[in-house]
This record gives sequence, C-alpha cells and structure tokens, in this order.
Amino acid sequence: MSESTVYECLKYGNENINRALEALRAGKMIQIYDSDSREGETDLVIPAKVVTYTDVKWMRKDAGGLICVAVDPVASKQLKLPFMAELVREASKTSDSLGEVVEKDGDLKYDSHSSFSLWVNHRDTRTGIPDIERALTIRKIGEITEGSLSGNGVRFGNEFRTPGHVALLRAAEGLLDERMGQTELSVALARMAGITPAMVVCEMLDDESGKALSKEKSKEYGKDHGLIFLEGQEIVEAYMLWTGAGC
Ligand SMILES: O=C(CO)[C@H](O)[C@H](O)COP(=O)(O)O
Ligand SMILES: [Mg+2]
Ligand SMILES: [Mg+2]
Repeated sequence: MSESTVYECLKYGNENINRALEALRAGKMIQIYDSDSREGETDLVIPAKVVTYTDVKWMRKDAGGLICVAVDPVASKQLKLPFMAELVREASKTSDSLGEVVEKDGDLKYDSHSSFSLWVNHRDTRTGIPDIERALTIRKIGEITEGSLSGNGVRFGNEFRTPGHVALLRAAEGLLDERMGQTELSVALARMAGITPAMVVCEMLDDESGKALSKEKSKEYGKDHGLIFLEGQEIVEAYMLWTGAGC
C-alpha cells in the first residue's frame, strides 16, 4: 500500500496522528499517554526494529521506567509468547507459593490484566543489561516479529533465552477492542504506519515527585524535544477509522 493511500484513508483523522505515523515510519520516538481513567502514564515509544543503544540510554535516563517491547497479538501467538500470569498460574498447579502470588482478577486497579510475557535476552548478549545489549535484544525482537508475520517459520527459542532483561508485552488478541494500554496503542499505531508491530515502550517518571511524570510535564518534555504527544483516545478513534476505511 502506498503511503499516500494510507494518509488518504486517514484524511478525516487528526493531523497529530498522521505526523506520529510519519515519525514512526522514520524510526523516531513519540509519546503515548494512555488515559486519565487508566494508568495516567506517558510512555516514550519507538519502533523496535530500528532501536540503537542511544535510544535505550535516552529511555533509561529521561523516562526511567521499564523498557519493554510490545508485540502484535498475531505474532505473539505465532512465536508462542505466553502471558506471564498464565505461565505462573500453570506452574502454581504444582507449587502452593506460586498460587498465592499469581495475578488474579481485580489485582490491577487500572485494567483487567497485565500484558507481561517473558523477559528475554538475545543469545548473542553476555549479561543482557548494557544499553548496547538491550538494543540488540530489542532489534532482534523486531526482526523476529517481522519474520514471523512474513511466515518465515522462525523459532523464538533459537534466538532468545529467558529470564532476561527486556520485558516482552503481549498485545491483547482483540487489540483496542479488548485493552487500551500502551501495549495495544503502540501496536495499533504500528499497524496503521505499516511498520513491524513490535514497539518499545518506557514509562516517563518524575524525579521530583517519585510518581509517574504528569501529562502536563510530559507534554512540556515533548515540546522541548520535538516529540509528537498522542493520547490513547485519539489513537482509538483513528484506528477505528483506519480499520473501518479498509485501508
Ligand atoms: O506496565 C507497563 C510495562 O512497563 C507500562 O504501563 C507500559 O505502558 C505497557 O503496559 P500497559 O499496556 O499496561 O500500559
Ligand atoms: Mg504499566
Ligand atoms: Mg502503560
């Protein structure tokens, strides 16, 4: 599909969305705020396939949250990425202690369930934590997601080991119909942008308050650093238009 066709589909969408799609296609960082009624957090977001160690450093120093990779639901199933909660629930059948600690309905005040899957390192890393090694793991997650969606019969375990230092987030099967965290919001944007739907997300935290950076301060940061700031609702609306328009 040509780029203009995609934009044509979104011509009634909002310009902020189109600029964000353009930035993601160019491998640039953007910001996504979920909603006041959910986490109330802003993440730095960048496509996994193109991440460099300086991007990891940027997220580590300026955002400070957990550097994760959100993976498209179709690829997650193809790669057999489990939900961590399901894995622990299964293991708890033979371990009482795990049964007490596993995520249960109602545990999360802001959503029905977490999107955490495995925490991994690429097999070519040593300890897995240096920025340069996390960038390798992240890029390789982007590549294997692309390979999986292209039907290349890739095997996740051939390239990655767990536990590791990059948290995978498995997007809900129903995507935004089911869940509206940055996991699903970032993957929906990747689909609209026509890029590999494996997206790095990292929460922005506030050094002064010890809390998540406020929406206002996150917007200010975005203005100072030339980042597009999107709110979840505008992504949901654009994605409905995009899927409905048969783009
Ligand atoms: O918890 C998280 C992983 O560090 C972050 O909130 C991230 O935004 C993805 O999770 P979610 O989809 O629940 O927002
Ligand atoms: Mg979270
Ligand atoms: Mg979040």
